[in-house]
Amino acid sequence: MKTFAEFGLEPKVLQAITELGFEESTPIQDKSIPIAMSGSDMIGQAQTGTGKTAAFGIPLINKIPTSEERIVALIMTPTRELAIQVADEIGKLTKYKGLRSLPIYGGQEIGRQIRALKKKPQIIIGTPGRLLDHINRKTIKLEDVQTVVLDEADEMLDMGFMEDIQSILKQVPDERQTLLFSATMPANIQKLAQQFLKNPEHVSVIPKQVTAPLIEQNYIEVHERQKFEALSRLLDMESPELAIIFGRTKRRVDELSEGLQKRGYSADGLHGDLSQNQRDNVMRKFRDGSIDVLVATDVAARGLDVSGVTHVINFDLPQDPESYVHRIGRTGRAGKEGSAYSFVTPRETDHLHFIEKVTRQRINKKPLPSLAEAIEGKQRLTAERVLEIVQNDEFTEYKGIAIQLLEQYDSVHLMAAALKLLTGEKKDVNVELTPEEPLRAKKRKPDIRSNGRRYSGGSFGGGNRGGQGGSGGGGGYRGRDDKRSSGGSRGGYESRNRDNNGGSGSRGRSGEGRSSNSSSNSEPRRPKYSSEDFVNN
Ligand SMILES: Nc1ncnc2c1ncn2[C@@H]1O[C@H](COP(=O)(O)OP(=O)(O)OP(=O)(O)O)[C@@H](O)[C@H]1O
Ligand SMILES: [Mg+2]
Repeated sequence: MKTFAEFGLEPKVLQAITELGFEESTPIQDKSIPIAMSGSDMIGQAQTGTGKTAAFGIPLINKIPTSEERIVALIMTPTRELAIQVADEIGKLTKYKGLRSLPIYGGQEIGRQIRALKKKPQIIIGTPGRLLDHINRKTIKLEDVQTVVLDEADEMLDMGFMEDIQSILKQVPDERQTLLFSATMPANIQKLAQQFLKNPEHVSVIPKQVTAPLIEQNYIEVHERQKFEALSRLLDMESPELAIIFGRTKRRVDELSEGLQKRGYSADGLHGDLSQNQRDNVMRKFRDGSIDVLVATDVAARGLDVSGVTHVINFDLPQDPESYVHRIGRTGRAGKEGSAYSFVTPRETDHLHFIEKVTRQRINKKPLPSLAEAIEGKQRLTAERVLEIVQNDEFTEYKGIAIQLLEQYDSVHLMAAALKLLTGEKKDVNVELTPEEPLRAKKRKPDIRSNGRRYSGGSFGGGNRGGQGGSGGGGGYRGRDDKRSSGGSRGGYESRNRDNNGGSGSRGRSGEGRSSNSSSNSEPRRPKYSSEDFVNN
């Protein structure tokens, strides 16, 4: 681990890094920054939450002269939320140097983007569909681009962006540096790398375990019908600071977030059928803490970095182990601890074991939280809130009445009554959800998926089979190391509605029927863009 001063960065870049509170570089940053600074092409792989954004962002910002007035750097991300987030981090890193960066993504009014482009940003962060749209309109020209970054490249290909990415990269001069970050290295990524990267250096922070080590992983066996109750109790028992709950389909997400709201939780939903405005709003509320439960489809599984996420709950098991790794990786980031809970219906236990096998990680069985535990959790939370007020001395105006009451009544009785009032009984509203089909362990060989991509140990790196917690080999902030490996044919559940970035904004949207959500198909294939999956971009 190095301090950032050792990389020979410009003082202004260093100053921004310090302001972000980064003291030491993470392993992926350690390896990537010097390579990226040398000008070589690079392929990078590392665990969730280990700072890959800064790993490419820092050298990128360091290299661009402030006087530059052309678009010289292009970063591509699979989802809109990620484009916004990466642009945000790039913005922070360039605070003192003062470069201009701009996110370009579907769903946002194109005129607004065109106006922003007139301010001559040097760095564009975009989703492929909308980027292509601008290229076709000639509102973005890539002829001066010197650096290209592909973030979450495997995900972009899984979303069907291969052709878009190819057409974009063909517009960029050959004399350029290309940095590719990908969780997995399936054949199509290798093909893309062969086609567009020049003698890339491969940087992989070797995994002891696929998942980030600071995430405590648990599962709870529940029947489909018990799931909502189990969720309420779990939330009460654990009182997460911020939680992300993953549901399998958009309908599921809608029903869940509504149900949670009815019960009095501060929750909202995120999926690809919402307008971009709604999506932005939900993300903003979640980031600033005005909601503390985000219910989402896999659109939120990749790359999203919200500090304070203490819990990830898989209300429905994810389709494949790779998705599991990304989902739970929304917590336990940047050296912090996190908890993951997965609900598993009895028929899904094989699927859970498959996930354990592929991720080489034991997932602990936990009992369904009892009502008593849930109540206790809520009471504890109230007590903590009360103590906080006491500690911060924020009660003076209540002192008079407190003294009066204490003269007449027993202090324990008073305190208990006040706590009861504060705890606020969660409304016992009945919430009915449309049942989802259980996932079944697929009829496949344990390590090779239908498309030939491997789940085998080789691609996941070293052993530590079943090891709990990991002793932290090689890792990032203590023991983060590399990650996951090849995914497989991604689940076809329509719930994977990460965005398509369909061109001019006229695609998508139609046929938003729910019917295909049910996916009774036991070997679901990832749909090649059934429009319902995506909002137009
Ligand atoms: N050197 C560092 N020291 C402390 N925090 C850091 C450092 N580098 C990055 N971070 C913070 O760690 C968090 C995770 O970073 P980032 O989102 O880049 O992870 P990632 O590796 O891209 O994860 P994912 O695989 O989920 O996309 C961010 O909040 C980031 O600001
Ligand atoms: Mg990332």
